[in-house]
Amino acid sequence: MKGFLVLKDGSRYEGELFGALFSRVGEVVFNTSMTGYQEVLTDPSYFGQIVVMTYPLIGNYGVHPDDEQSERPMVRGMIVREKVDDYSHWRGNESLDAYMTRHGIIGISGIDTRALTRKLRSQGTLPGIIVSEVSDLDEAQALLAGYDIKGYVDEVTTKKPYVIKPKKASGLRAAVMDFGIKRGILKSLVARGVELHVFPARATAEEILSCSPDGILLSNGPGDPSELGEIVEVVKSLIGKKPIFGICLGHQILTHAFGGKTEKLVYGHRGGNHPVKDLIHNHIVITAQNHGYVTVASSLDASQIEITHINVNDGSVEGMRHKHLPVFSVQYHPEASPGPRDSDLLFDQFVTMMKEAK
Ligand SMILES: NC(=O)CC[C@H](N)C(=O)O
Repeated sequence: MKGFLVLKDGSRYEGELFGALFSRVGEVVFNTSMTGYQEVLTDPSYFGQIVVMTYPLIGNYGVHPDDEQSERPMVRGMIVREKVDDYSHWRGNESLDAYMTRHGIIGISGIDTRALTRKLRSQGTLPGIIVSEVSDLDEAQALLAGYDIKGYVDEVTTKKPYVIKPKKASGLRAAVMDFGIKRGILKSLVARGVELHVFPARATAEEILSCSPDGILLSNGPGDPSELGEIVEVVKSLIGKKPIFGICLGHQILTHAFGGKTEKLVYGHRGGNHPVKDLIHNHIVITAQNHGYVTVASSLDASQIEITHINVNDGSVEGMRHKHLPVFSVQYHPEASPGPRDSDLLFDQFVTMMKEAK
């Protein structure tokens, strides 16, 4: 069935619809990963966004429940050059199209994703909507004009606290503040024998400390970190009490808790091939990324906070640590899911920090 991607700037792209016919406005962002479309679909940090995959063939290996990063797809739509129905992989048990249909997610194929990505790179990310009828275009434009992104963390965080016990326990326990956590992060810690006590994003410091954690993990998540004032206050009160490791939104919340600022990038970093310089070990790691906001380097108090990682492409902040306390964070995704595992060691670093503090 014919359909259209309509962007807020009035441009439209014609293609073929797939998935479910459920049109919703979202921020159109692009991801440069060659594989991992199912992890991207289900990553809660993409909540409220429509993702363009720049790799031209999507769906080749089908989908599999083990690749999900949360219990359902979180994106509002997917834009591809060529959708593959005839998938082939020993793990694949459903086509991408059937999976998206089952979960109520709209997709559009046959789009010139190179032209679209070049537009987003030069103009910045834009709200967009995928619709089926030409007659819907005026209505689409009205929806796009009124689009606003707010309150996404509350939509994706766990409603109740829960505990994950590892098969081989190391005796360590971490509290996790869930702002929209990816399963890959939970799995990386559980694989190291860490018992996890996962808390809703709005948990109080007392609630978090009541599980007697050896460390606190601040998760990834969707939306603008500067909207999360109350959560920042909770994190501020936890600094110095336990070792803390922040990932992506967790790193941005920590930035605010340190008195720093974040700002929006023009088109963000999303993909599995972003080079980052580790300034402590003086080497480059290839990283998985998914973020639209970034720490403003000059906003950090250099007497307290050290920048540990920078992005090789644009020089932006990719990691930091406290100079005197066991607190560190990265803007990228050490758990990959999808992407390279170069930074897996950061989980070992967190484990060592918790052992030392115990
Ligand atoms: N993956 C994340 O945690 C994303 C953080 C934040 N929502 C951003 O886009 O920058």
